[in-house]
Amino acid sequence: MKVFTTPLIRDADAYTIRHLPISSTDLMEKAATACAHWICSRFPATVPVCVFCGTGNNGGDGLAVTRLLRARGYTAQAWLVTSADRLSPDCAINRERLEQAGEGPVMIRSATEFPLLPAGALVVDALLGTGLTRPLSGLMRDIVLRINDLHNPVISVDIPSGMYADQPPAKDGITVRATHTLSFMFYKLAFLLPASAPAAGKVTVLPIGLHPDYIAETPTPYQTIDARLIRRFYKKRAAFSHKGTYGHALLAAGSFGKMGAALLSARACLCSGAGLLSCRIPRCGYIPLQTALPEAMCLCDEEETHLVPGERDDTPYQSIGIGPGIGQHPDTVRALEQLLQGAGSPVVLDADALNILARHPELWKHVPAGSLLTPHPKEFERLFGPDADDFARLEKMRKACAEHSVYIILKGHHSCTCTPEGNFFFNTSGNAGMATAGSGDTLTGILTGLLAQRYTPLETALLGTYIHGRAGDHAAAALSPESMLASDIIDHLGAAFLEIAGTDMQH
Ligand SMILES: NC(=O)C1=CN([C@@H]2O[C@H](COP(=O)(O)OP(=O)(O)OC[C@H]3O[C@@H](n4cnc5c(N)ncnc54)[C@H](OP(=O)(O)O)[C@@H]3O)[C@@H](O)[C@H]2O)[C@@H](O)CC1
Ligand SMILES: [K+]
Repeated sequence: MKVFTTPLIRDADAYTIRHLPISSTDLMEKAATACAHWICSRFPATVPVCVFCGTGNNGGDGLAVTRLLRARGYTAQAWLVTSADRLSPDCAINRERLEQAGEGPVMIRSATEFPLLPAGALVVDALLGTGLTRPLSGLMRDIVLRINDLHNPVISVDIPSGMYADQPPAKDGITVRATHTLSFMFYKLAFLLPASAPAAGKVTVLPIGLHPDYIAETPTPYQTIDARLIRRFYKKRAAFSHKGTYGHALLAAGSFGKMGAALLSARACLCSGAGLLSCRIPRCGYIPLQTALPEAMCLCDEEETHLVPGERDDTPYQSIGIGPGIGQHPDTVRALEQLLQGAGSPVVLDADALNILARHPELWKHVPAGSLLTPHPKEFERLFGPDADDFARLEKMRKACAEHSVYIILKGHHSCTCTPEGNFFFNTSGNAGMATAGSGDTLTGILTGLLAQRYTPLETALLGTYIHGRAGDHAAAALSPESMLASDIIDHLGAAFLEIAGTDMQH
């Protein structure tokens, strides 16, 4: 799903009004109807609804939602927060409609007029939307602080009031902390970035009928990854195929005390469909790996505890994953260099392979074009330095991917893949239970397994992050986010693949 910046959302709105055609008031009615419908489907009419409105179109949405909920039998009350009486035209129309339907909004002109809410009320935040031009101050700030002091569920319309959609939060800036945000038509960038996303709570994208031609034809560097995108390139296994069809993967992983990382990535690689897997490991890992994963082949290094440069290996691997648990021994640095020099095609680099790269930037010249790097934020910082904010980090990712012709998957709640062309894909599957030891090793294995099956590096990044997240979601549903382990993510990869393949695959 495309993610547009606020100026483009405004363009989409204007294009829709012109070409559908539809009046701006009717478009607001559609947006408000979608919100009211969502509320009705989750909260019974016995729940009182308190709607806090501003004077722009976000406030207009709130006034319309109040009227629509009342028409469906809810006790809904609107408050209009303003120190002046200047309303946007559609906000004014909706104030009038609410008055005509019975009772208009109650004015709040000072923080002392903040009402005592009925017990168990649902709060709707329609103070400010994408028209935010400056950090909150004065009355608006006071009201938002009052809302944040409540213990009631808070639904933000379009975006939490005070949150910038396309720029970092202001220093000392405050926003409504929503339990749920109903975002019109698209995710906003802020919902996908760690500094702002938590305040949006759970985000639901509500279609409001913006013109499909505009959406299809307008380019944007930002997209979310969802099942529809994945199904465009997911390849079902052919009936007359053999293990060679699905590629031979090589994983260089593990060191004394960290053989678990090698084992997790190796199992994840095979469970993602690679035809054959060879594991390049230090000698100490031979028995555990062969015992726990008999399906994998082992290439043991001369050294007992860590990877060292070895004999030339001319096997034509379809993919090479390097990094989980390898440590940073000077011999291992040379082993990494040798592996990179010998790799004729894109590789997957993770964990200590990235840390070595950060300390030995001279190795960059050996990283094959199209390779996939999977840093978490700390590893990213070691590689490219610290950033002032999430947006500065996106820009740094864009530059690094272009300079080195690689794909970077920055791991996080919404793992973000950046391409050499400067496009960003945010993953939307997964959950907080995946913040657990070995989860990253699992992703490396999945990516190496997909690359072996001749998915392109971009397809590998998109399918890999998505399926990793979905497997994590299945694991969390079965075991709870607290109890699930990285090996449970691997155990649920099957359910995730079946989901993508669709029902006809399950027979
Ligand atoms: N996408 C779509 O297609 C659709 C979008 N719709 C809705 O429209 C919303 C965008 O509406 P909008 O442009 O009127 O902006 P909105 O945020 O309501 O208010 C702007 C007002 O706030 C003021 N203001 C700004 N900063 C401030 C501050 N810090 N503290 C105090 N005031 C501040 C600013 O005043 P000024 O800067 O001039 O002083 C201006 O008066 C969007 O989020 C969605 O809900 C739907 O209705 C239909 C379809
Ligand atoms: K809002």
